[in-house]
Amino acid sequence: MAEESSLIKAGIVGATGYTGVELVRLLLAHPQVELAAVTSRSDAGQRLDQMFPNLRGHCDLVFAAPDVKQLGRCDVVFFATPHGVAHAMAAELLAAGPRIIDLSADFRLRDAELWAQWYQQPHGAPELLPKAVYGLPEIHRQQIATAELIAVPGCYPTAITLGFLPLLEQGLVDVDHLIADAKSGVSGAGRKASVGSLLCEAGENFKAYGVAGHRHLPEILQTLNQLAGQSTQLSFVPHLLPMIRGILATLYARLSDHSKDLQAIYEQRYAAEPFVDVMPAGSLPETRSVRGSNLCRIAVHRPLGGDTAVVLSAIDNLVKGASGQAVQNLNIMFGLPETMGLQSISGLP
Ligand SMILES: NC(=O)C1=CN([C@@H]2O[C@H](COP(=O)(O)OP(=O)(O)OC[C@H]3O[C@@H](n4cnc5c(N)ncnc54)[C@H](OP(=O)(O)O)[C@@H]3O)[C@@H](O)[C@H]2O)C=CC1
Ligand SMILES: CC(=O)N[C@@H](CCC(=O)OP(=O)(O)O)C(=O)O
Repeated sequence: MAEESSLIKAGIVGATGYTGVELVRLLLAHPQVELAAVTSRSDAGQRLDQMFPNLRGHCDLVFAAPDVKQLGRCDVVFFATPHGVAHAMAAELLAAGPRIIDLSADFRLRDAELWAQWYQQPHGAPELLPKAVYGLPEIHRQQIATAELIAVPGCYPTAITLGFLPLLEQGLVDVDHLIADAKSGVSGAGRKASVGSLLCEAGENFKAYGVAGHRHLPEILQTLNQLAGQSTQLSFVPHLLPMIRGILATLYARLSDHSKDLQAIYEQRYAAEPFVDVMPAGSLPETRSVRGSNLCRIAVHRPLGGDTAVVLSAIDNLVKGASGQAVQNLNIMFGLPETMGLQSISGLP
């Protein structure tokens, strides 16, 4: 009789999107995972490697329409879908057995009313919120290990939260005037057709959006409040850059305690973190140095020794900002080395 495989069987709902196909790339290279099911409604029946030629020679899977019965045979199911989809399927799927890692915003906010306000539709599964763990390993590693349902943080929230974290944990800044000026590549908007993502709209152009209030704001504040142990105020302005991958967040905070060595504080806080690189004093993190890698590279500055801390935080939105962070969560949940399958180095130039 054939031996039952000890590999973790993984399924992906929404594997034709940018985060979905990035998950496929990462999971195919993961030594402890067998990719068992990939879904797409519009491309059901098509082979993955016909649609994504980078997968030729690595994968002979075929997209199927999402089916709880088939996905229920997996050990873990990733949702790489627009918000609302995991709400609709999660309860039935959890009852069938798999653990869930949701890349969408469905379970990120603890407050269902707040979610409904920002996402302009009722929360579809408030009864599951007590089970959901916000999957930022640098804060919630212990809870992730035993979680059934992970809400993978958004891309901007990952870059911004990791950047502010040491300052807030140590109570070093005025929490009423935090500023996050963040820039993202166009893949952040997903693969679906939209005018704003066309080359002629996004190329050779640079603009802010969501200034009146972006849906990542309540998510970021939820974690900043937790870190600070009090209510915080943040001005957050996202921008669209004419590049494909990457986020650079420039963060400003007014120091309330001027006596501390910020470089030493950042280095100590992240010394044991495999995916946060605190760069030497004076460094300028750049998106190309994290492209395709799961790293968040951070540099902390104090211009002219003044009373403002300026933190630069760079990630790849599709890796540490989504699919890589999802795999980091999987590793923690299944007791694997946290860096397994995630050690690729960005290519330069
Ligand atoms: N792009 C990024 O940088 C980041 C994205 N995210 C989040 O991750 C999620 C996926 O994003 P992204 O990959 O960019 O999205 P895309 O628009 O590129 O892909 C969405 C995928 O979901 C599938 N899908 C859409 N509607 C449904 C449905 N009702 N039921 C089942 N499957 C559906 C689509 O396939 P089909 O329609 O054929 O079924 C497609 O495979 C989103 O919630 C996004 O906000 C989070 C962090 C970063
Ligand atoms: C450039 C761009 O359009 N970025 C997207 C962020 C995508 C994302 O991460 O969405 P969720 O975290 O909510 O899932 C945006 O601003 O809406």
